[in-house]
Amino acid sequence: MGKYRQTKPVRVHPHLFPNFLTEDYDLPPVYYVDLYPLSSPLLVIHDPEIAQDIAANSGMKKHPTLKDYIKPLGGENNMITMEGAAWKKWRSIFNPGFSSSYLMTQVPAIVDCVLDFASILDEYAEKNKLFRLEEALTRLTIDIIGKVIIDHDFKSQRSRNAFVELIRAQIAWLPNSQSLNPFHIWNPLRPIMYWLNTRRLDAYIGKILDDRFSTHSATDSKSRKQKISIDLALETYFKENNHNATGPDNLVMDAEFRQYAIDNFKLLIFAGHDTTSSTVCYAYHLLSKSPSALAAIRAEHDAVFGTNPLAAAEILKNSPHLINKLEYTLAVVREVLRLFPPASTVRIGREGYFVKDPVTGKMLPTEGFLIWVHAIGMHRSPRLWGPDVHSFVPERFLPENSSKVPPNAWRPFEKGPRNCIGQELALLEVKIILVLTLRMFDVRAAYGELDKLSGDGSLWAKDKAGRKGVQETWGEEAYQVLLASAKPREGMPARARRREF
Ligand code: HEM
Repeated sequence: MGKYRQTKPVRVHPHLFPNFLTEDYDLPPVYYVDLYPLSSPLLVIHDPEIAQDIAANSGMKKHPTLKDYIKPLGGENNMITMEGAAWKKWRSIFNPGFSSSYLMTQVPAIVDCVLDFASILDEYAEKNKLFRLEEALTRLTIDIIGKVIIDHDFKSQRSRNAFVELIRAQIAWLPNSQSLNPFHIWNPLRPIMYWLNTRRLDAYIGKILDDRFSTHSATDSKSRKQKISIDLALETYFKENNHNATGPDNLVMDAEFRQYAIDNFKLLIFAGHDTTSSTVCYAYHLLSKSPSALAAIRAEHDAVFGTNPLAAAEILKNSPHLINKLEYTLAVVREVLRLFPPASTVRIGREGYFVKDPVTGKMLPTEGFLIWVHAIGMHRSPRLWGPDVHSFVPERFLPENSSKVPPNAWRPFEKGPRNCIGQELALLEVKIILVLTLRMFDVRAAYGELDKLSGDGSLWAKDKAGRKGVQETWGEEAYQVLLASAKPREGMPARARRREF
């Protein structure tokens, strides 16, 4: 580890360390790492078939470190860290709210949010303003998730919203890429800030839930066709309490159900924006560095939506299914997620579950280990993807090349029963954002101008130590850092320029 303090960026995301170790020491596709006292002993999984068995069949629970990490954002009872019957119940409540058919009904609302974002980009282009792309996209993706799951307009793109400021503040307190420094981890203010922010976040979501509850109980829920998550939760509550929704309206929501619902909505809002915004940052960035891919994706948008980019929003609202025709765009997003997956899964090994080392054939015990199904290790393995593994090649994911994609090696959303509930929504959002902006603007990272943003008041501006020393991984200056999920360093300073069309 000491060696990497010198040769890698000091704030690089810890999920890149197994990649560095594998490259430097030619390690096998499964190996143990003892990081005492920093973490539990690890078993790193870089073998897609073993990864698949763990995710789909092993019944391994999420590791407790994940619970501690997510709690400030999703409370005690959230879908990412819940287990057993409670997880099953909440997953099945929300599943219909993430189905393709429901998501298609949400395209017009998503388009409206993206049009706001495009108008902001336009202002930035007009003023030639340097800005942090991650901040702008976070506000966009929070606005979208608010509409899609709780029918709430955070309006955070153009004004300050209390909830969004609180969630950003809470994220800033999480252990992050600085946390190898013990003074950072043991900051005595952290638990106090977690507690305070949690109370405020709960109050904000609790009010939305209570308002919906009071109007919902007076309406016949069966007549509601839309499967919006907040109504799905309330309908479950009414059913559990034998309330027929047209009967007496003196029902008071049980405190335990209310807290579970609040925790899950907080979690969905967090998980529903944080990873998606980073993905869009990297999509702009990688496309800006690949003129052929950028030309190909723009040509596809012209072919599907016509050559006037200003007309695309209306066309999309009227014919949302056109989004499914964007084969190349989908390939771009999948390649972006291969190179820059924002998350992965950590499980707790269990008695009686062994992993067969594919090299030696030895059976390796898992009990007592943190099992890291390490997505980025598989995504950037030359053994699996070939010598151009670190290059941006969207064509890998075109249907005609599907037989060359190594099975189970692409897992940004994880797989099996605990896979990402929001993956279709994420892909839909990213595609809509690209369709409505790529032909209007050139957006590029501007790391060379980073110093000009040092006083911008964002949560990125505070950590000056991260700007010293080596500033790239695999030749990429927009390397990932840990801030809740994996995000582009410094929130990706960027500039937008209007295009002629
Ligand atoms: C590019 C965007 C996204 C990526 C890369 C991503 C990735 C992931 C990954 C890797 C997991 C598994 C986590 C684990 O095993 O601990 C996960 C789970 C989850 N994600 Fe996403 N996610 C994305 C977008 C979304 C969106 C838009 C939502 C919508 C609210 C969402 C909600 C969730 C939830 C609720 C879970 C837990 C599912 C369960 O355990 O049943 N994610 N995601």
